[in-house]
Amino acid sequence: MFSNEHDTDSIRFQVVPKPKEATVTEHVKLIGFVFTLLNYAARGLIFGSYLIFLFVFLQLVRISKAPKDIPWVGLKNRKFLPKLRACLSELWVGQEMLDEGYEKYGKQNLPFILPSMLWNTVILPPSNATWIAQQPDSILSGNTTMEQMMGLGYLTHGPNAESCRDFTVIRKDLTRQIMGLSNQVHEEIQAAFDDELAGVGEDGWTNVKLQKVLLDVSFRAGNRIFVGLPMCRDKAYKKAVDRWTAAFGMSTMMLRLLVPEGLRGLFLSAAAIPTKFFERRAARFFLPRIEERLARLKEGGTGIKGEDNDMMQWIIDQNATKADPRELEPANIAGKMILFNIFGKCTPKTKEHKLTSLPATATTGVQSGNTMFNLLTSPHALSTMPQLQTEASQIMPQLQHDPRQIREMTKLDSLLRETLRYHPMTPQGLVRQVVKPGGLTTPDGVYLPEGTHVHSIVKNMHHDLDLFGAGADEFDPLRYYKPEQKSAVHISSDFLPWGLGKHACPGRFFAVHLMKLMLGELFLKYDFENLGEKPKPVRLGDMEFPSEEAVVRMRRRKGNVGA
Ligand code: HEM
Repeated sequence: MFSNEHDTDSIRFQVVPKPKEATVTEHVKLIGFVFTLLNYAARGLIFGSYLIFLFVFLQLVRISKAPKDIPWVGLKNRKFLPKLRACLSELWVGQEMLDEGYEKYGKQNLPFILPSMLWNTVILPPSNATWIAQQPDSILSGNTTMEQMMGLGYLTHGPNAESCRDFTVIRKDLTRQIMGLSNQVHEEIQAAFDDELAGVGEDGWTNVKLQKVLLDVSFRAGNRIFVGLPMCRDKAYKKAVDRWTAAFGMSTMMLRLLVPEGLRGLFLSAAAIPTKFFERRAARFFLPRIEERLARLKEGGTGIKGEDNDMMQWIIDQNATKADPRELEPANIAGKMILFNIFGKCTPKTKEHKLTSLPATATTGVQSGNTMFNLLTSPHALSTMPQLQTEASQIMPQLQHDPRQIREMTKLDSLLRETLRYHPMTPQGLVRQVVKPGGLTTPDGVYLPEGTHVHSIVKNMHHDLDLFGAGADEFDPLRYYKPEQKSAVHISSDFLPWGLGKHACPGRFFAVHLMKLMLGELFLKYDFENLGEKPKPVRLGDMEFPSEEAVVRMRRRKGNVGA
């Protein structure tokens, strides 16, 4: 016992004195540290509460300005702050609020307000589509909504938003030269599929993540015209564009969902920092080529010649016609090339759960995926697939000599048009804002105050049995395959996946050509196993996209189908 106490004392003697002082100091430090932390946490909490309060306040102010005599949907079972909560639920509710609105009001030719975090959205009935499309931008503007949604003038290139909205090269050059450039694009698609599907053999089924493949192939195919060889195959270039797309997408997504009207300028100024940074990183890949071509232009060489027949040259030639000398600054030309990667206006979640905007090349990739997944899950797949394969075997090998033969692929064209009808990229369209001072009255007598945003309903209208008869709500791949066939690019007030009027998608001719080449190659060279049910899609609000993880089983067709 004694010896034990002694031992204990000696141990205490050895270890206690210095640490005792150190412990006091440490305790003081620790307490100080905890206080600092608490201080920061309290400030953070106050700042966070202030932001939430400001957010709620600005949203309530915005909601209070919605037209009073137009009914809201999505308010069911919500007693406390129903409109605000309905707006917040836009994130997870999906298509249901649109369905409710269409059934209750749209079908009765009445407007309704769709809860949204972005703005007070008045959904006008289908009968108003032509009227919306006919209004000039000085009355019902598609330009302002594009600026609002895409943060033009902040997140994009210079010199100004108007310059970003100049799509002449898509309307004129790209569309006119589709057939002339078809062989290059076709070659790129073949090479890309060969790379992506190298593991798919003739003697058994192989699991393939088809949506991912289609996205990669469409990126390469589009960029064959945007930046040419070898850059369209450069993985570092793709990565740089993807990073910019992610930064731009994240900014526009937050703008869309979290930033109330009054804070837009502040938010966009901050969001422009990373977005511009990634824009410059992507631009580095082709800035020297732009500078070289501008130097040639200064020396008197203009116009499209030989290898210079690409998006870069079209932009240079178009900008050279403008009075503002800033239009010919290399960074602004590069910025436009990067921006043109992004048209499509949708925002899916990728498998990594990053939010990304959808580049122009990806809109075609996603819509091609929609087409394939709708076909492979359709009861018509068994009978339609062999017909599509036969058509591809007859026409695809002729395209190298005569790209115009692609027009003869009428079954594939019907499949594309049917997918656009049945599964449009966005269930609402014709996004416009009333800018006429004093507001505007629709042909049905509905008054829309200045500043109101109007949309048209697309998907529900396309599926309406009362408008289009029995079977309108089913996917029928050969629905349009008939003597008086309307092509996939044909727009009208009862077919709105491309929009309508002045702002209708100018890239649709290129997009459909690209999708025909891509899917034609697939039908020519591969067999597909039907899918029992559709793989779980990626959902964002009311939009649905095929998942990049979805697997289909493929086998290379035997014989000389596409040497
Ligand atoms: C399947 C693919 C695509 C779909 C479904 C699609 C759909 C749309 C839709 C619905 C609009 C809005 C029309 C309106 O408001 O009336 C639009 C606008 C636009 N699209 Fe596309 N698009 C696709 C591919 C492309 C491609 C490949 C390009 C470029 C090469 C492109 C360039 C544009 C541009 C520049 C606009 C804005 C036009 C304007 O406001 O004047 N799109 N697109």
